[in-house]
Formats: sequence, structure tokens, C-alpha cells
Amino acid sequence: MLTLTPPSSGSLNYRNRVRPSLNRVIPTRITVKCGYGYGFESTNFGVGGSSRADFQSSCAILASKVISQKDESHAGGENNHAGAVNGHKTAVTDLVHIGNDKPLPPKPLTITDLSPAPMHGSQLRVAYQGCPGAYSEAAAGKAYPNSEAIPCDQFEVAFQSVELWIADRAVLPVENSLGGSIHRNYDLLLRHRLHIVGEVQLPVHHCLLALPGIRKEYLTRVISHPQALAQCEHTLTKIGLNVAREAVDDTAGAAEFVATNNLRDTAAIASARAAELYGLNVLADGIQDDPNNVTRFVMLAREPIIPRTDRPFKTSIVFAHDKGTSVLFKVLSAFAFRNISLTKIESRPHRGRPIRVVDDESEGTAKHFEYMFYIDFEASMAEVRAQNALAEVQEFTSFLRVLGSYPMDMTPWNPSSTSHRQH
Ligand SMILES: O=C(O)C(=O)Cc1ccccc1
Repeated sequence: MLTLTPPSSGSLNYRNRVRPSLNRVIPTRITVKCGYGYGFESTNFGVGGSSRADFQSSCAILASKVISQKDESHAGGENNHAGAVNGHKTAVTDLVHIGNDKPLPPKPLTITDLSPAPMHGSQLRVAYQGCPGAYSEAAAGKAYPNSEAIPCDQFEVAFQSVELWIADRAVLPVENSLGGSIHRNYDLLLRHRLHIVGEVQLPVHHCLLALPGIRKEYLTRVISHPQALAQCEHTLTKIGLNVAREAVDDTAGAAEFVATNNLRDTAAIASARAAELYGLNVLADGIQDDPNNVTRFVMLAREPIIPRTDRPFKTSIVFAHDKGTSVLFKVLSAFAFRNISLTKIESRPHRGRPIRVVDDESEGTAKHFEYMFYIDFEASMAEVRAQNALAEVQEFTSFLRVLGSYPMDMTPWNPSSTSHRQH
């Protein structure tokens, strides 16, 4: 389990443990002991900087990295017969020099360079918050089918694991069709320097889990992630479960807690996979109030991907403004005039500057809340209309950051089953 502890040590502990009762190997969440001295002040977010320039330079850095990695391969690594470019095996013929030590000109980027595979030559490692069986783990599997999912005990830790190269990607739930935005996670996006490189929408099908032999009538408590409790509230009442609700960090963690503590009076709301992993019975399934319950996750990486125009892309930005009237209206117009659809707009209190005091000699003083605005729009940063829209937005804002420009999840809509079953 990856956890945060005060600076000093520096050890990493990632192991598999066997649960004797379940006779199954479940990866333990990893624990990393390191400092957590991030500069969280808004000045560290690049206030006043040109995010378009930032974005473009990031892309250039990525492209030049690919090329320099090729050069490193030229220099001859551990293997004289084949080199690796971004983790992809390269045939020896690509690496020979022509003539007088003249290196080959750099090869054009290919599709595999756009989302670089890990340099360690193994599976992509994807960090998520929660225990095995959590929905975030399923989202990691949907986004990166052959990846190794790394459970972390907090989101902060999942972010750190990518920053410290323990993982290659982090998966973060950002909004739900019933509960709306997961605000804390938007704050995390701003506090860290990771880039959104993809999104997945996951139909979430909740089950009510209890120890074998336990019936609904024995229960005095239901535990789960707050989002899961909220998404099942009406159904729980409808099936007569008017018992205490308790929030825990993740759904699968709730299932594990019931199993390991042999709790006969407590049920967990979690996935069917969690029931299997922790040896629990499914008392009722499909208990989400909305059968079309979907959670959107974003994937984060240290480097941005190079935006393209040959498939639908989405771009996520965050901005703040100091003063001026109708700023939000002007920002929205920058997109509307260019026919760019917005898929999301969200405001969050500005942590660095939560309050603004306005003086008026005749009226006195007033306090206003200050906000950060998050917008997702349907265009790629490779499109001129998106670049122009952002150039305009920048004129009205004191801070602007592109969180990422990434392929939209276009998987066909496949809603979960429409009825819940009780057992
Ligand atoms: O707790 C989990 O399993 C998560 O991945 C977070 C979550 C909770 C409820 C719905 C979707 C994601």
C-alpha cells in the first residue's frame, strides 16, 4: 500500500500477500515513505505563464525525448543487438550508423511514440486509489488492458507514485452521472503537475455484500465509499435497509473490512469482483439508483501526449481571473464563436486566494469568493480553432493551464442491467 509518511526514511514496500482464509493472492497496497513537500501555492501552477506555450513546449520535449532516446540507443546500451525506443524493441538495422560516424536522421514519430510505453520494458504500471476490486482498478484495466494495477491508499499517493516513477500512469475518478463532480480530485489535478492523457467512462454496477450466511435482517450498518453510498441511497431504503451508513475510503476496502473483521452485522457496497476476491456473498446486485450509473475517470502521466486531429479529442483546462466584468461570459464566447462544444464546466474555491475584498467608498466593503474554473471542451489542441480559443481565453484570465488534450472515450454505450436482484 502506498502511503504518505513524514520525510526521513525513503523506503518502498510493495509485496504480494496471501490471505490464508481466501487462499488467493491479492496485491497489497504499496507503501512509500518519503517527503510530501509540494509547493501547493498558486504561483507554482504557472500563473501568468503561457499555457499554450507550456503545452507546445511539453510536446516538443516529448518529441525530442524520443529522438534523444534513440541517440542513447546508438551509443550502445546493455544490449548490442537491439535497442529500445520508449520501451519498444528496435531492430538492430535501425541503429547502425551510415558512413563516417554519421548518425541516421531521426525517424518520424509513430503511433507508439504518442503514448510512450514504460522504459523498464515491462507492463505499464497504473496506480489507483483503493484495494483490488475497486472500480478504479476496473477503469485502469479498461484504459490499459494488459497493465499492472497498483493499489494506493490515497489519491495523493497515486499521484506521487507517478511523480516518483513507481508507476507510469494514475487513474482518477472525476465525475459521476448521479453524484456529479468529485471535487477533491479536481483540486488534486491542480496541485500536481501531471497531465491528463486519456479518459474512460465506466458503467458502475453496485452490489450489496455480506459474509456467507448473513441475511439482510441481521444488518445494522452499510459501509462504502461516499459516492457509492450516495448512488444507492434510494434503493437501500426501498429494500428496507434503513440502517446506519458509514463512509470509508473505497468500495473494495469496505468489502475487505467486512471479510477480515468477520463482521456479521455489516454489509459493504462494492463490485461483484470484490465479493469474489474477499469471499463475500452478493445479497443484492444492481443496487445503484440509476441503472445508467457511469463514472468518468481520467488517466494521468508525467508527460502529455501529442494531440491529434484524426479522432475525437477532448481538452481540459483550468483558469482563474483577477478582475473585470463578464469574464466567464467572454471565456464561453471564445468557444461558442468557434463552434467548440463544452462538455463540462465546474468552479472550485480558489485555494490560494479564496476571498477578495471589494471597497466602495459609499457602500463600504464586500467580500467575494474567488474561484478556479474547470472546462472540458470537444476539440484537440492540435486544431487551430482550439489554439485560437485558448489564446483569447488567456487575454481575460490571470491564470490558465491546459490539464491535457486526449482522445475521447468513444466506446459504445452499454448501460448496466436495469433491475436489481436480491438474494
Ligand atoms: O471506491 C472505489 O471503488 C472507487 O474506485 C471510487 C468509486 C466509488 C464509487 C463509484 C465509482 C468510483
